Amino acid sequence: SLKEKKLNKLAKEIGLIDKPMMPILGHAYLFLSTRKEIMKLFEFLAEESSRHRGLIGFWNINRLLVNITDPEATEFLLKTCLSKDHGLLRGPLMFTGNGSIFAPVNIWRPRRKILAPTFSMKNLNMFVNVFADQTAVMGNQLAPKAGAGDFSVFKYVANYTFDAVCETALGIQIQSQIKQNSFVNAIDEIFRMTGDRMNSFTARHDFMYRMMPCFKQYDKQRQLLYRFVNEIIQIKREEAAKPAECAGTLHGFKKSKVPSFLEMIMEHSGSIGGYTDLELREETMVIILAGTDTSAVGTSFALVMMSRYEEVQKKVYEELKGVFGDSNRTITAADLPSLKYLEAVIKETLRLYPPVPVIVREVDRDVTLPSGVTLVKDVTAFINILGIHRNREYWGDDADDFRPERFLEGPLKHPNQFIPFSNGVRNCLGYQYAMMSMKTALSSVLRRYSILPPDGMDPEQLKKPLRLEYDVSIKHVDKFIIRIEKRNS
Ligand code: HEM
Repeated sequence: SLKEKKLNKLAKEIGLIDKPMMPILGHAYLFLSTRKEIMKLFEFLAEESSRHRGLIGFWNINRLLVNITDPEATEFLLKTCLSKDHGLLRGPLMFTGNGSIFAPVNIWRPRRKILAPTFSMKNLNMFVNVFADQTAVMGNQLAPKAGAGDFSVFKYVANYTFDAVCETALGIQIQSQIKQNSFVNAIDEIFRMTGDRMNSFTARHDFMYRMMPCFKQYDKQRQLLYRFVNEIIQIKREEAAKPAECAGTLHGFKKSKVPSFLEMIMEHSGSIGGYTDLELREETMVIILAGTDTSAVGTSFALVMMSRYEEVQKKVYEELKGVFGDSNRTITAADLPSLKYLEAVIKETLRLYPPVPVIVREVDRDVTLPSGVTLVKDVTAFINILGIHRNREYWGDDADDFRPERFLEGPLKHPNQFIPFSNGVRNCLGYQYAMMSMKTALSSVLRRYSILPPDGMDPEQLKKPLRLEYDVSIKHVDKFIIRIEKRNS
């Protein structure tokens, strides 16, 4: 057909990855692999495309995917193509429904208009109080680990981000840092099962997945979460109608002192003829889902990097001393802009280890890139953030080195060479929220503890790139293991 001819012509023009193709599957078999192998594949795609002027093709069954590591092409595509490839995103979609993150463009557009103003600087500054309180809890939870040898820091950080995101999204204190609850377990299970599903060929289609034995467990956890959020919404609706009768608790949880996204979205969408319960649930779940694991991964990688780069940690600590002196006062929103070096450390961590390593866009009409290459309708743009972040043409020969100072040396060559939060009109709405939360968490930990690498780690090993695996976001194969010690002051 004409469509096939156009796709084949494009594949020839940009070149295909140097891996054998299988009948029917094309290159799709490469993705049906372990989490480590999939990560290696992303890294392989990154290198291959950087050697082919930033574009390289591969076949996922009958779909041509174009892997992109060129910031120019990326900028253009993030401006012109807003639809996400639903074939690749069926797993997460089954959970988020029409929530803005993966919704079709016509549903996403009005929802984004309602959600965006809730991320105002005024609201974010208010949320820093939540971050500060919740990171204080994290600091206490870490205390038994001080001087007690190697441990994985991830769960501590993930429980912090979960508590903070839930408090700001739903207005309740879940306290996952202090006690187990079924809501947290359900989120963990859904994440794990969504990751498994993305690597499985047989689970590609919803109707197949629904017939698989694991679906029962998946659906049970999903319904548990939906019910939980629905109940919170009901109570909030009743409260909005009769504010005088508000109690200090909600559904057995302590209420937050700050207004939540849920209340704000309810208000912004108009109380009469506003969002339905389903829309409210979808949008609050998107915030919880998009905000928890991503910022936990970013924060944990930053801690691992500081454990291995003693001189970087020292500079961060000096900066903290400059701002806080010897006092142990709580951090406030006004302190955050002063923490410039810490910000550079977070950015350099997100450059080398972007929590979301790849995003996709559906090319829904023929579009000509600034380079002159025309991507034809029905191609999927596979925007390889990890590859863009290591592109030597933009970052120089030390692209693979961890060097936070590069973010303090004046503007970057191209605004799209650093896009951990994506860019353009469909970028991450939570990027400032995330930066503020990560800064608060890292300053809290660093003020109380010094961070060390695993016991007996070979100094040669310290500066080696971390081993990664793909699990919806990227993770550390060696489980974010560090040691901590209490600081003297
Ligand atoms: C280090 C932490 C984070 C990273 C790396 C990250 C990254 C991303 C990326 C790559 C996207 C997809 C954008 C695209 O396809 O172009 C996204 C979307 C989104 N993120 Fe984040 N994110 C982080 C934290 C957060 C937080 C804390 C929140 C909320 C509190 C949040 C809310 C959202 C929302 C609502 C979207 C969907 C936007 C839309 O489609 O209009 N994110 N994020």
